[in-house]
Amino acid sequence: MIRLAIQKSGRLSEDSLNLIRECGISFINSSLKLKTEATNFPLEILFLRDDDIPGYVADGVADIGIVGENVLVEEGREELQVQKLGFSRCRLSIAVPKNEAFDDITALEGKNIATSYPNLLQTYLSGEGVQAHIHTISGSVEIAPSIGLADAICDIVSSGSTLISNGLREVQTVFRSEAVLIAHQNLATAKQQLLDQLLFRIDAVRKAQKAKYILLNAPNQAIPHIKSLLPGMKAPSILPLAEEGWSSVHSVVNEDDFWEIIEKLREAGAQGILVVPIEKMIL
Ligand SMILES: Nc1ncnc2c1ncn2[C@@H]1O[C@H](COP(=O)(O)OP(=O)(O)OP(=O)(O)O)[C@@H](O)[C@H]1O
Ligand SMILES: O=P(O)(O)OC[C@H]1O[C@H](OP(=O)(O)OP(=O)(O)O)[C@H](O)[C@@H]1O
Ligand SMILES: [Mg+2]
Repeated sequence: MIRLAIQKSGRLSEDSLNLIRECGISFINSSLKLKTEATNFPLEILFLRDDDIPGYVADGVADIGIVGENVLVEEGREELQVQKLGFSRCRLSIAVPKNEAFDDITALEGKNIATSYPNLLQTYLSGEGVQAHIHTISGSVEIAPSIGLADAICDIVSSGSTLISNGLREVQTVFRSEAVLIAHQNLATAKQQLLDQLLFRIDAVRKAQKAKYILLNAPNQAIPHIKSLLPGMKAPSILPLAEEGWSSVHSVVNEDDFWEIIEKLREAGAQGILVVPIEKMIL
């Protein structure tokens, strides 16, 4: 049995649970129960405060965990990181009241900055040669300037709407983060094997998330050009259509290149283009 720690309730929770489910692992989840066992994989899930997860994994109380890189680095536990997971992307940024002048980072010299990430902020300021007073608070950081607690803040930003709602302006990014899978450093062989199985499934899920299955019809004379636009996993499949002189082309495209490729395919004569999500992808 391998023990996984995830955030009980917050920005990481839903996507962490979804990832486990997409790996084909089933479990009963009740918001009151802080521990559950998977029904079809030797996995136990612990629901914890995110700040506690790196420590539990380092001590071996949990074998593996999912946390934001920001928390991992803040706690000085980078060595536990195994795999980036691509969700809960955000940045740790410095913000000041929106009408405050700010030419460069030296404007913060001698100022009070409120944050929940004192270590990440201190590392950044030291690198810039700026000395400031760091005031550590555990939440609602964006309120600090308006109540006279600090001149600036350093907190998590995603859409930026919390900053705007609180009359603040982002002036400097300190750290970029996403969710990561972490693991205890000396896992027993049996647990390491379970982690490897899990990583294999996570890899298949993540590859599939970035890829789309594409089907289209095209006149046979357009096929060489269309083939050159569609790499596929090895090469595109080309099947004759029931209509003379036409073929059906099946392939896999990356989400990032998707719209650009679609445009080119249309120009090349493709018709009836269907795009289908892929559930798992094993190369
Ligand atoms: N707005 C956001 N968009 C995307 N990711 C975010 C956002 N805010 C935070 N995160 C990421 O999710 C993690 C958890 O954020 P959350 O706000 O739920 O933490 P928390 O309030 O400290 O939770 P806990 O109660 O577990 O201590 C952060 O450490 C960060 O990596
Ligand atoms: O740029 P935005 O999209 O507005 O997101 C940023 C906000 O999200 C996080 O807080 P969250 O909402 O998770 O609440 P919390 O303070 O209780 O952790 C973070 O601490 C910011 O306050
Ligand atoms: Mg927390």
